[in-house]
Amino acid sequence: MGHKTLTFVTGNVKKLEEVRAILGHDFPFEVVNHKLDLPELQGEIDEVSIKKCQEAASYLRKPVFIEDTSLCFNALSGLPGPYIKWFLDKIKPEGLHKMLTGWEDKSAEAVCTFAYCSGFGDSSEVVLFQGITKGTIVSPRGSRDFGWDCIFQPEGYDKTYGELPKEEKNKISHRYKALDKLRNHFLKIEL
Ligand SMILES: O=P(O)(O)OP(=O)(O)OP(=O)(O)OC[C@H]1O[C@@H](n2cnc3c(O)ncnc32)[C@H](O)[C@@H]1O
Ligand SMILES: [Mg+2]
Repeated sequence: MGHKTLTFVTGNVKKLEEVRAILGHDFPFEVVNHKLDLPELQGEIDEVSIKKCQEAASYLRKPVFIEDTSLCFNALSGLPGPYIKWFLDKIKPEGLHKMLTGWEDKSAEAVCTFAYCSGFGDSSEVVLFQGITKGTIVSPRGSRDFGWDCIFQPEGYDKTYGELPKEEKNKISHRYKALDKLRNHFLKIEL
């Protein structure tokens, strides 16, 4: 027990921190990080995650998992979606909030998709584990240490992800919900 490892390919330290905190010590696999900035193709959420995983597995020539996060504005039919990273880099949280000026509907979905590839050939099958948390895009409030946390207020809360204590975010987040599915999958394999 505890010696089996799973390789998580991500260049984002905050993601890695949350993945480790959410899976916790009871998870019977050790999560080992491999830092790589992977090319991300355009497309729908599932497609982007599958390709990203296949890229990582064939580059490292071993089974790996990756994660891709989207922030989807309902008024904009799901955009920026998987392109949120580039929007955030260029226009910052303030700009993202301003994008919805002129739209009454400020609702959004945070979507986290983990993808696991057990082989590394071109045709290797990829399994997906997805979690969605609904919320509202608000003017920035709270911590700015992780992406768009300061503008996303989850449904049923009066605080943004950036204002909630980490442990609270990790109980309701898109990442928590996706990891719950991933955990069940690997616990079954373990039996
Ligand atoms: O190497 P990878 O794993 O791809 O890491 P990344 O930072 O490039 O991440 P994505 O491609 O998934 O892009 C998602 C963007 O959303 C941000 N993000 C991801 N999860 C978040 C969360 O839970 N809260 C706030 N921002 C988040 C992240 O910093 C990126 O700017
Ligand atoms: Mg990325």
